[in-house]
Amino acid sequence: MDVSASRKRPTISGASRKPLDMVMERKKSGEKRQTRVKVVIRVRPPLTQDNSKICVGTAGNKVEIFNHRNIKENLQYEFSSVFDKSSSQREIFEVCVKPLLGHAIKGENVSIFAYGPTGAGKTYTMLGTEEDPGMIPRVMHTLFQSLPAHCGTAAGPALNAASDHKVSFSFLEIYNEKVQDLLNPSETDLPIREDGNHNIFVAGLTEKVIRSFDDFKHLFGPASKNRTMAATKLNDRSSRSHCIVQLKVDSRRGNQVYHGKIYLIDLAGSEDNRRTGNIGIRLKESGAINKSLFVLGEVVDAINNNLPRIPYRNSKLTRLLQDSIGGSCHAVMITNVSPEESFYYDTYCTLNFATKSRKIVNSNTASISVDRPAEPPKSLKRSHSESQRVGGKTAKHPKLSDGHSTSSHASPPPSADISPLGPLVQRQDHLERTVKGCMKKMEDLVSKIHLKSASKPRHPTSKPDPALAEIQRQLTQVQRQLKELEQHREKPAVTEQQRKKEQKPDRRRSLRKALASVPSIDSVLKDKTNTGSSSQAPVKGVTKSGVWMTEDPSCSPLFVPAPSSLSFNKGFKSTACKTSAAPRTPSKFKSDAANFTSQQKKQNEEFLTILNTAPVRRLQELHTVGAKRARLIFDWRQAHGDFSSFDDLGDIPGFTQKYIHSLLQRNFILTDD
Ligand SMILES: Nc1ncnc2c1ncn2[C@@H]1O[C@H](COP(=O)(O)OP(=O)(O)OP(=O)(O)O)[C@@H](O)[C@H]1O
Repeated sequence: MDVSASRKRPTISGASRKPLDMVMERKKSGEKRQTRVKVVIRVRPPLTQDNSKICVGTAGNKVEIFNHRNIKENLQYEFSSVFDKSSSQREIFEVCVKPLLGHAIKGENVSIFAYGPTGAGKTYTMLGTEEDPGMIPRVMHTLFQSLPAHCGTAAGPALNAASDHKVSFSFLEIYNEKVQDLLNPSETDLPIREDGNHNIFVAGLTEKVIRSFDDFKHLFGPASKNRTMAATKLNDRSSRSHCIVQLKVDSRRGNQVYHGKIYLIDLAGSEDNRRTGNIGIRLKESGAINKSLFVLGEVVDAINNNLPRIPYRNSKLTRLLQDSIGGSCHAVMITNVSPEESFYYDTYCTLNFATKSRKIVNSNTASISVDRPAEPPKSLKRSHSESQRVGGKTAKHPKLSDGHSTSSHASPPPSADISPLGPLVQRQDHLERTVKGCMKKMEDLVSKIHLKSASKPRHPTSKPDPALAEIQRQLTQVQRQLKELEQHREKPAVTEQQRKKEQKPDRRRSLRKALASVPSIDSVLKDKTNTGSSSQAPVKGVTKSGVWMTEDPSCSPLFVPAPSSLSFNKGFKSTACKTSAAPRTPSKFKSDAANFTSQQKKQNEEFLTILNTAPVRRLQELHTVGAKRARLIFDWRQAHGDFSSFDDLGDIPGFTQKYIHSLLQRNFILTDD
């Protein structure tokens, strides 16, 4: 994606515009630009008239406080900008905040956050008062003023500005390490997730599309009442939570839509509970606030020291701010300090923290969707069409023309670089690999049987085993079909796209047919068992649990379990076949093997149901899954909806084809579709 497009003046014309509900592919722009987190200081006016108690001085972009270790000396700090007690909200907005808003319209992330100890003026800075509004209302106002200008008024009257931008508003707080939806207070513990593109999002968070400043006011006022505020000894209206406004700004230019995000964050203040007088619930809140701010400090230290692991996950706050601190974002931190001597130690710590935060470098990329005129193939329904559902958890590509009253839920930004036929080709390749894998196993088993029977003295009149001959014949046939398919792939086609579109499903069908025509190795082995071969030494194979340890042929990876085990729990860990102590009786085995294909199909469907419905603790009982992978499966499901096939497992970060193969095999899944 050429990001230079995002820097040009918009060139939309009514004629060049595509229908807004076209399928779009979203990509991160290839170009990364590095910017430092901008750190500015704001010293609030003293709340008392006693000037002898003031300990903070400002001059230009420098702040001074006395050195508590040697009070004859002053400590001096330098920042991008320093705003003293006389500075206005407007000034701060114009200098620090307004210049960043254009980045959001170009599809980049922007974060504006107020940091500082309790009572230093963070909420005042972000929210302000009716007479002197803070950063949040000013951002909203400017955004709605500037959007039409940014998106091509030059294109003339044909341009419908309302449908060329979409601003979605969300409002949340992190209270006692829980994410609460302030637009929907019944949601009190929403999960924070990361998509395949490393974008952080809150799953299930309410998003409201707003079209004007008035829309914002109508939502923000009542929702603010849901914030957790309380009086402490240091602040009559102290924020007991970190409060975050999230704006998603989608702007269309030609066939591209730029997806920017703005975070406006009013952090809770660090608290010294010897001075706040907090007890009981206030003390608990304070513990959570201080902990998350402590982790924020650790994150900043880890970034500054180039540590391999940044502890973003150690608190909800840092997890959510991952983009803003060391991620992909234009960030400004307005550091609020109190001038009074009684706040000296808080001010000293805050200035030190602000100093080290200045070193953080973020790299910025734009998130851009491109219209793709072609209809998606049916099999891509999940990755494209369904992903456009609005109001569902998978609303990946919101329509820009949504009405402002529409409420939808936050969704992860889609993964990058979806080539229209890519998933189909991948599935095809995966299917072929699976077929080849199965064939290889069958060949190995057949050759082992051969070896065993060759080592046995043969009766002079005995005939070659017909079952073995049959399986060999089928194997040769499947091999031939595979070869044909491969040759077919190499042939030049009418057009590459047509070939993929038209022929892939057929190839899939013929592969499936080829697979279905191969008798199960178990049925062959079973036949051998029934024809007296049971007396022969059984074949060594992989057990149901995947352990190569038993002499029981019923423990082959292709073994079909008894109907009784086809319950919901069947896919979960079991030690049934880990030892050869309980081999299946030949008669039971035989009845199972008679309807191998439908059983296997049913089994596969059940396994898919498990993946789509089981909670984390159940998922981790699956063979080879464990707690971490169970969480990944669960998270993916939450973010993207149900798995339509086992191929979808490949979309989970860290799930390699090799691992998926082993997961399916160890859970008795023969094929993947
Ligand atoms: N620049 C300012 N001009 C005038 N009054 C201010 C300014 N900054 C802060 N104040 C006042 O100082 C008091 C504390 O401010 P505020 O509630 O914004 O602090 P805070 O940092 O958000 O505290 P907490 O972390 O406890 O929520 C309020 O009464 C507020 O009106």
